[in-house]
Amino acid sequence: MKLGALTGGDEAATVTGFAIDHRKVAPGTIFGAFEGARVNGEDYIPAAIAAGAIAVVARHEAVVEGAVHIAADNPRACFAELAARFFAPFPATCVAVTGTNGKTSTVEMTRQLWRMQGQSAASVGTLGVATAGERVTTGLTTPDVVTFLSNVAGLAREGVTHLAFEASSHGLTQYRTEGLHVSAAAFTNLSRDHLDYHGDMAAYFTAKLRLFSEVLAPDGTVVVWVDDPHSERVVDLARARRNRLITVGEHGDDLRLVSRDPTLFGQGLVIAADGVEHRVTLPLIGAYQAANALIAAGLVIATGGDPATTIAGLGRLQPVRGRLERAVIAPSGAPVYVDYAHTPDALEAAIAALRPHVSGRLILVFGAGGDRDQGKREPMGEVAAAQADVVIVTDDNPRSEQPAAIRADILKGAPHATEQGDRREAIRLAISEATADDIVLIAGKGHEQGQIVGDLVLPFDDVSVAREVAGEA
Ligand SMILES: CC(=O)N[C@H]1[C@@H](OP(=O)(O)OP(=O)(O)OC[C@H]2O[C@@H](n3ccc(=O)[nH]c3=O)[C@H](O)[C@@H]2O)O[C@H](CO)[C@@H](O)[C@@H]1O[C@H](C)C(=O)N[C@@H](C)C(=O)N[C@H](CCC(=O)O)C(=O)O
Ligand SMILES: Nc1ncnc2c1ncn2[C@@H]1O[C@H](COP(=O)(O)OP(=O)(O)OP(=O)(O)O)[C@@H](O)[C@H]1O
Ligand SMILES: N[C@H](CCC[C@H](N)C(=O)O)C(=O)O
Ligand SMILES: [Mg+2]
Repeated sequence: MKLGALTGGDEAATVTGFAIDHRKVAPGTIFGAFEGARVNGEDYIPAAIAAGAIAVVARHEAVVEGAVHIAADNPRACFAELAARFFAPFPATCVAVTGTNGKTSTVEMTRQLWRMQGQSAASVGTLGVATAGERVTTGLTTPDVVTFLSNVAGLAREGVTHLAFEASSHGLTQYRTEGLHVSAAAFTNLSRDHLDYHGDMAAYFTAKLRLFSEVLAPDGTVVVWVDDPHSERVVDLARARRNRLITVGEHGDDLRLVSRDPTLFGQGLVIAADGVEHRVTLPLIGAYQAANALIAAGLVIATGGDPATTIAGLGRLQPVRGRLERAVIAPSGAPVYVDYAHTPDALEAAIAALRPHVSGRLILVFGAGGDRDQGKREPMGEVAAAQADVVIVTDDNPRSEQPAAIRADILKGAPHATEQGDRREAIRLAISEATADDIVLIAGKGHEQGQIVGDLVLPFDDVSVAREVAGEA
């Protein structure tokens, strides 16, 4: 592609790629120079040009010598649009999910439901870039814009026609997922998380609302879990933009959750759609997974799925890695679950999911990540203390923070909890404490395969450790 084709000018230079990190620039690259949280990408413009960048997307005020300056008021948005034109085509049907919790579960379920209906489907999110056959992690929930667009274009070349991706608030703020035609966008819920980055809940919510106000196609459909207190603003926005609206939940108009009855390994759902009550057994436990399943069904219906077929498909959903995943049954007979809950609301949802299944004590092992929202730690401790029977506070991913300091923050909310910084020992303690009537819940890391301590990523997988420890008991 010639540079002129992207800028509308007559530059004959051939564009070979896009980069937002100067260290990834090669001859022919278009470099995006963005003001970031840590450094200003504009400081690397000379280095990018020295490495062969033929154009730089940057603010009007930036100094660009020796390459075409594509000046823009919003360099991140401009860069994404140009990159999208370079990487196109993309899958014909793309949908996005945002919300504090439920994004991964919902995109995975959407992918599975599409696959049941014969579609070639993929998902992009915390669990990586996933198709039916393979999964490649990117390290982020919403990868950087070049990784995202190039991967999505690659999926289209492989024949993928349906994509569901997680639009994290960081990703939306940093314009990582622009340039696609998004046919439907879903809102799961909003509660406390990432305030270290957004500052306050209003800014956090505003970041998420951008999915519905700017990223979703004007003729797109909005799918909303209306039982969340914040959903009203999303509904109002959809109405103002005259988007098609699919509301789901106990107060949903289009997919109304009439009843939910926990069974041993799942739950019986009655869902009213188009005046018909559909019965289906969801093979996943927890109200939160019923919520995500309805949102996923809403997205599939929004993109042409038959309602009855889609609802019936919920009965064949496979568990989502690290989301109430049953890791092992301890020798004592106590089941051990691993969940990704790392916010107060998620912890509450995970405990509530297991409560109907435990006749004895719910034994909880959890921590909180370093270099993330510190204000959520004490509330997480409070939820644990109030809703679990035995609480063991341990390390999650301390990153650059002192592990003991993170635990101390949590313990302010759970003063009677047991403190064991070594995550393996904490899991061992929980499993050795559990008897046949108890349930062990290990929360916060879910599917993660490593524990980030400083700059190191130590191999650690909650499910594997639980199995090893149970085997040693
Ligand atoms: C806080 C945050 O979101 N940071 C992300 C962001 O960095 P930034 O824009 O602030 O960039 P910066 O590090 O200040 O650098 C500014 C610019 O200079 C460029 N640069 C920088 C250094 C250099 O030598 N050369 C160079 O060109 C950078 O590429 C960047 O474009 O853009 C980078 C490139 O896309 C991301 O790698 C980085 O993710 C960091 C590693 C991260 O940990 N992000 C987490 C918090 C995150 O994004 N999490 C969300 C939410 C997960 C959830 O929902 O729970 C996710 O989507 O994963
Ligand atoms: N609909 C929901 N309502 C409340 N809590 C939920 C919901 N869905 C998931 N959770 C909780 O949040 C945890 C994370 O779920 P999931 O990974 O699907 O969310 P996510 O939005 O992708 O998270 P992240 O932002 O970290 O990527 C789950 O393990 C569960 O504890
Ligand atoms: N992927 C998300 C959640 C990480 C969850 C928890 N394990 C932590 O480290 O905080 C993030 O990077 O914010
Ligand atoms: Mg996720």
